[in-house]
Amino acid sequence: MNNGKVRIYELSKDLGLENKDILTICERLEIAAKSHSSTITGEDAQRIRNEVKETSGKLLSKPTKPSPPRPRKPAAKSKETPRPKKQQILEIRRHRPKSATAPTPPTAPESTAVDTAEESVAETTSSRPAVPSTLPKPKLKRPGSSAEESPELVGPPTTPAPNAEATAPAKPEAPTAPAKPDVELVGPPERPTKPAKPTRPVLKKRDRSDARGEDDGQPKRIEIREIDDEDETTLLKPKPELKRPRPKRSDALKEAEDSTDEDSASAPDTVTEEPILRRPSPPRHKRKPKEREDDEQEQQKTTKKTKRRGNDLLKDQEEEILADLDEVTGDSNSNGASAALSMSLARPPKPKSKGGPKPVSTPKSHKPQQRDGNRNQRRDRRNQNNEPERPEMITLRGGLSVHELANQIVVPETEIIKLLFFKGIATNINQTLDVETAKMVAEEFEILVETAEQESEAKKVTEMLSVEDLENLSKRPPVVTIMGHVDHGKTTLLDSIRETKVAQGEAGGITQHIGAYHVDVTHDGNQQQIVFLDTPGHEAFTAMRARGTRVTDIAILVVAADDGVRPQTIEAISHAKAAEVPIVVAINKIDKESAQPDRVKQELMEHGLVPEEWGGETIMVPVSAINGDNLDTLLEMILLVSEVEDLHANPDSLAKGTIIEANLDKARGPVASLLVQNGTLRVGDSVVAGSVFGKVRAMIDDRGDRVKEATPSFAVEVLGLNDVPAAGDEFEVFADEREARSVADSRSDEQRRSRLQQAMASRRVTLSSLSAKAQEGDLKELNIILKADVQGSVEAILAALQQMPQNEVQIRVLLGAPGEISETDVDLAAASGAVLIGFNTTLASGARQAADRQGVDVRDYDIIYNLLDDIQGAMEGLLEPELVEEPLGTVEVRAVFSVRKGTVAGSYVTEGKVTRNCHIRVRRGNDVVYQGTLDSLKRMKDDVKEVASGFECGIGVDNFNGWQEGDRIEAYKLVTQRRKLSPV
Ligand SMILES: Nc1nc2c(ncn2[C@@H]2O[C@H](COP(=O)(O)OP(=O)(O)OP(=O)(O)O)[C@@H](O)[C@H]2O)c(=O)[nH]1
Repeated sequence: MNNGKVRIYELSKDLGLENKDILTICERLEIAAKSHSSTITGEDAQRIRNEVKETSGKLLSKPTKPSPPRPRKPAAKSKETPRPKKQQILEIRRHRPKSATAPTPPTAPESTAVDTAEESVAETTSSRPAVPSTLPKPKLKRPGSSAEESPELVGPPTTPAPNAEATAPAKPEAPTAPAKPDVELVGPPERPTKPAKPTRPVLKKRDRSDARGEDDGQPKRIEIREIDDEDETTLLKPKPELKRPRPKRSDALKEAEDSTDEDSASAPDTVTEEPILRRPSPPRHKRKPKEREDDEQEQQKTTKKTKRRGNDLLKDQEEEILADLDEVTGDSNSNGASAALSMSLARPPKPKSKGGPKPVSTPKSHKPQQRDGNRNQRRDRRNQNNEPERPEMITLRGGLSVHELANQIVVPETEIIKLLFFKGIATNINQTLDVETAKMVAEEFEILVETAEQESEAKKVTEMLSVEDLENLSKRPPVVTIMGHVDHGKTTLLDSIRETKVAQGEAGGITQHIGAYHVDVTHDGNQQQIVFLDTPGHEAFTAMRARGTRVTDIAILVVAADDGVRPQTIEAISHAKAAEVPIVVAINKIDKESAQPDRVKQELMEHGLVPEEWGGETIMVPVSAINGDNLDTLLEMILLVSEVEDLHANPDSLAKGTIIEANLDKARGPVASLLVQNGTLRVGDSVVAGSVFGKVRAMIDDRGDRVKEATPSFAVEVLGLNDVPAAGDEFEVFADEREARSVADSRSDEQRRSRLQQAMASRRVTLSSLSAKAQEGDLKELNIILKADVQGSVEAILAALQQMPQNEVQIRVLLGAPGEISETDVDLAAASGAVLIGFNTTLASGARQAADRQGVDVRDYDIIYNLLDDIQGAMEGLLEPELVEEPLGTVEVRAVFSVRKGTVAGSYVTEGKVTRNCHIRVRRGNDVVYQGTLDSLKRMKDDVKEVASGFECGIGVDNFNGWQEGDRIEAYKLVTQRRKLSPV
């Protein structure tokens, strides 16, 4: 005190109250005081004293009616060093287990706030052996709907557990608490009759507004006590008179947090001004394994009682909101208290009957790192709970139901149904989605999707050797795939190696199908062989490239030294990595002046390929495919790598391998390129390729020579198959022809069945999406029948077509197959209104005449770009043309004349011209005052069709007479214009 003046903090100390409480009283008594260090007069101090006395007197007589100032509890003072606190804990009832070593402490630190309840328990645990070590699992109990109900909620309804106010022996003056306690720690009564189960303190919220940190003038009462399982069960049972309100979002969120908090044994550590129930932060290091185990069990029990998925969602939402809040406030250190508060702000509660919730102010003091910590803990907890995490990538092996997809991608079914609905696809939970739709859904949730097809293509799945082969293994040549970005020189490189000119003969300069070639190389004085698969580099050929990787032993990655790493280079790297195939890099075009081989190496390093000379493991050879520079070194390196790979096969067994390419040749029938991967293929062998049976009639090697046999690693063209097998299928030779036939038959039946299933699955979804679009009236279709020289081209074109925007015009490929265009194809096209597209193929006799007769559009292409351009053009042709404005001229209104019918604008054409019946827009300043057609146009008194710039005219409009001098008229006409396809 100073000259009769008193500082607030002195007075609060004197009265055993908090500064905040004194300041509240000051406010009520209209005494000017801003903070704890403010001074007031002795007179005012006395008024405050009186007020405190009066209020406590009232409270003593009416304990349920709160009054702002709240004296400290002396009992607690003596036990613990009081922390600065904003909430007081009324009671802690801690149920002590029977263990003799764990006597329950009679009181809890009074000065611990709700937020810190858990921490205080933890602290107590460590400092006092009284609290069982397995105990601390404070649980937020749902609040009653009003403060008046709360006392009933406190006591466990069915057990003889002591009532907070009446029976708790160690409860420090809870019933007589004179002031309005925000939170009470109820002292744990001795409950010797209970088994010494680990129990958990339950943090009970009395009022939902409390939980949200709202200050509605009512006392905030939150009690902590321990319950055992029985208590918990009983407490969770809904009581008729204490109807538990259905939790609103913020409550539900807290419940979610509480119920799923494995580590909620630890207490929060911050006291806030508002009674915010923040998720406790666990001091993990303090916890013993036993504790964790118990907690986990407890957790599992509790989790069952809550809707886990809902909780997770709520948690996620909370995190999002918190993140948003951080961004808005720029406060990255906001603590859990503010987090809880943010949630309540983000989702304000419905107003209560009495006045409703008041706005909550954000607490000013934040504990740094708390928020992040909480978030991490939350994530940890979720991990520990073994709750399914949303995967980053899934593999789809066929159509699946909405329910199955939901499980796979860990997204609620309703979300998926909603998403599909907004995309015009009406589904239900049991509806089967085809792979494409399921993929689209998963990708909407940012989950990568790999189809089983892609997976098997990329992976080197072929295990061609059997146990019997192991005794008879001999070395086989390496099969090498050349990969890389378009135009980086793959074909030229191979061409150069083979010393033939393959590149020159290619239409459009692009390799269009897989070829297999072998070269002889002299290495270490021995003649050795390398088999090259030439795979195309255009992105439309991704599927073929993937297939190339599947059978390959070594990948040659061609990178142009003047262009560097490009998208398809990266794609090739990933395919090679997926197949676990060693990569040898050929840095091509080093003869060019702009070549920067070191830059290429640098770029490749970013994709995990570190050159040997820089300490890595990837062999990189600078070459010039055109000049043939360094090609020998490249070949030697390939042989070197193949030695390390130790490639062997048994040439004495029946042949096995992969179909590299297949097509239907007009003269020769089905022709397939087969890569023999084990055994020896001979003329006359009974072979099954996929579901196709054949007896090898003839074999031609890559040099066009007829051969009688093909040994491991060699590719041959085989004649004699009954049908065209699919590229990528494996083939196998059978000793018994009948067995071979029956295997082929059963595979073909199986394929037919699965095709049908797939068609049914996709049809369902496609139909619903189509009908939804059709209802909107904006769906157009372009039917296509595609015939190409080889299966690879068909796949490539189909893949490219799929990339085209189809939100307005849908492409329907009615048939896509290798072979020539037959009359049947023409008939099908005529019947379905389809366009017949041929790629590198011919028309069978009679097909052209049939097409002319039936008016079928047959297009023939040998360059994929032209084909795609034309299809895009055809799709755009199906779009409704759009109307666009074409300006005619501008006119200025210089005088307004009244005529019998209304008014006429005496005008002057300043630019262009104006015509009768043209469209006009009348502008006054920046406003458009009229838009419509021009009805009468006169020069002098004569009607005219148009008036050119520099002439005066009279303009009349039937339904507009509000002309004003100075109005500007823009004259234009509407013309139709062909629309472009808009990107998806
Ligand atoms: N200067 C120079 N030009 C090269 C070299 N290698 C290839 N080229 C040129 O690069 C262009 C593309 O070569 P291709 O062999 O067709 O490339 P590609 O990677 O097979 O192309 P796609 O088959 O379309 O994927 C051609 O004009 C070649 O002449 C080289 O070493 N030096």
